[in-house]
Amino acid sequence: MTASVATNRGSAPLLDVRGLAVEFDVGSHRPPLRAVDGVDLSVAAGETVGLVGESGSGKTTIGRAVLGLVPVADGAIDFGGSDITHAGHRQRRELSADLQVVFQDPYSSLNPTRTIGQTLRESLWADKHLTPAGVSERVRSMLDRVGLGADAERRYPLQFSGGQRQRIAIARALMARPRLVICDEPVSALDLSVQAQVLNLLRELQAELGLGYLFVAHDLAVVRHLSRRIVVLYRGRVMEQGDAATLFERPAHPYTRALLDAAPVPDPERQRRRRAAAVRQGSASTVVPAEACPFAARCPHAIDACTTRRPPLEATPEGSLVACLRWQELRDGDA
Ligand SMILES: Nc1ncnc2c1ncn2[C@@H]1O[C@H](COP(=O)(O)OP(=O)(O)OP(=O)(O)O)[C@@H](O)[C@H]1O
Repeated sequence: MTASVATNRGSAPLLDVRGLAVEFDVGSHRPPLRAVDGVDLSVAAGETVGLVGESGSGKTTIGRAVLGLVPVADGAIDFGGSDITHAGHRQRRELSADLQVVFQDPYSSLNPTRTIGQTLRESLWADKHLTPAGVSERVRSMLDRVGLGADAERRYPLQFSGGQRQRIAIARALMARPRLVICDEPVSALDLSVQAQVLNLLRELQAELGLGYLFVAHDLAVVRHLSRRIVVLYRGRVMEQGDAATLFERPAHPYTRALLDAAPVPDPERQRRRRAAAVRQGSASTVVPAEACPFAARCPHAIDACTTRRPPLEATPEGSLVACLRWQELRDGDA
């Protein structure tokens, strides 16, 4: 059973990514690095899709491709029914109200020289219908909604903690009432107790506003907390994707199992070392042959075929999609 594409069930997707490939130049004497290689994924209105994988797996690059921040080498990206794969400046400006992002680092993502009020107002630049009073009302209600008082408007980013800054970044992303927010590790720079508050806020806002989230994270526990569906990436390719509960209870890919075995990693220092090691392991110097499983070199179950055949995404009886030549044997306990 080979699945052609991996999509959400039901309604037409808000974001539809097909066969996405992104390449980076890594020097004149080396082939380009294929950071994202043939990825299919979709996000429906009001849905959260989690994108997980260790450092260097291409999660951020997928988000950046959707936002038009890196060129697409191959494949297509549709948003709200329009092809935005190679959207120009004008189409991007029109999209900016509907498609927003919350970055990982609340310390660098806010301009330190602008008050919070100025930052929030700026994100409404494209809305020509709002009166000045309407803008002020939107700023006040958004600050209130993310749990900050009205006095926050006159203050500067430096006067806030990391968690508060991430609330401000969320408020900024939601000011123009987007339909999809790319959340790129939005809580990984925060203390554990603050992480839970910010995640709850994201969940409440989603329920109220019907937002779709493409939620990028290392931490599977964080993704599970929020996502209905999860896409597992390794070296730019989808290893497995499916409904969150199935993926956690019956992971079909050896890489997904390895990720689950490694989680959770509550110690931030250990997490940092692990990420650094993963970056080294997945560095641009090791090119994955197109006709191989990228995980073969690390997989305890790899056979010769794994180094010469690209595993297709196949549907499991539970409805997940898995790219492993041996998933069925492994599940049946034959390996
Ligand atoms: N601008 C760039 N130029 C060259 N290589 C890049 C560039 N951006 C990303 N890469 C490479 O592309 C691959 C995927 O990177 P990406 O940041 O998307 O991974 P990630 O899964 O988001 O990792 P992390 O969790 O550490 O952010 C990595 O090998 C990275 O080194």
